Amino acid sequence: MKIPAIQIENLTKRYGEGDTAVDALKGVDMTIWPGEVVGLVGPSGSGKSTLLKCLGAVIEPTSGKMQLGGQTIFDGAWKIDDLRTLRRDRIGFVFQAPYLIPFLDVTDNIALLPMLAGVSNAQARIRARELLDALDVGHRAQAQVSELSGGEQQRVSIARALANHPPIILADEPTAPLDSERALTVVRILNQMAQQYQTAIVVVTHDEKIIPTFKRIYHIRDGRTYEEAGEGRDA
Ligand SMILES: Nc1ncnc2c1ncn2[C@@H]1O[C@H](COP(=O)(O)OP(=O)(O)OP(=O)(O)O)[C@@H](O)[C@H]1O
Repeated sequence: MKIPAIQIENLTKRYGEGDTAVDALKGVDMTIWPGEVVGLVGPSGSGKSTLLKCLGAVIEPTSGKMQLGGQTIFDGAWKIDDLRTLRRDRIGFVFQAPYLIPFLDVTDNIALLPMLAGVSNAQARIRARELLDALDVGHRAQAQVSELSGGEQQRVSIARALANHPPIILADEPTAPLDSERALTVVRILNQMAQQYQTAIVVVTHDEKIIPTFKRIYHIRDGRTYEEAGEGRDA
């Protein structure tokens, strides 16, 4: 039986208490399968960042259930003691800005995470080089971050997100600073990586250029999600 990479049931998140409480998530359901790239789209203040932060175990939901790869990680309370290790080994993050470390070269920016997870330095660098090749930036492996273009930096940040082969990648507006062509390239890469590594990727976006590329879209409005089949056009 196939196991969803992400399964969320009736998830809620309330910030604050009493009169000033904000119900940012009001009962979200979501199922995402390995190898899928799913869009999460909604207006400002609809709850996108809150949902992504709950999924990434960055903030604690108020109620509901979350499973990653069949393992319950939240069910009214965290079911896992070590959330840092969970984030490091099982969830990759891609942000709007690449946030690469300027004093490490491109290879070490990627190798750092597997090293922290206990992989030997040599193996971690081999893995980094493989990912850079897969993302078509192998020729920049020894470059300094400041020497890369914006599109190249974003590819390196995707390689970093994949470095521990996480089953899940959470991408928050990953194409916002890029022009159309580079934005579509990033989406094509995310789709290839999802297929190749059977990673489930959630992409929060406002970007009209990339929304038509998703096969499945969750719309979020006022803390509730609605699923829609996307157009799934080739990027
Ligand atoms: N730390 C917080 N404390 C209190 N309220 C918060 C907090 N973070 C978010 N909110 C509120 O929760 C609701 C959802 O916010 P969230 O940031 O998840 O929306 P969003 O869809 O990501 O918005 P944007 O596209 O503008 O980033 C909003 O009403 C917001 O004001």
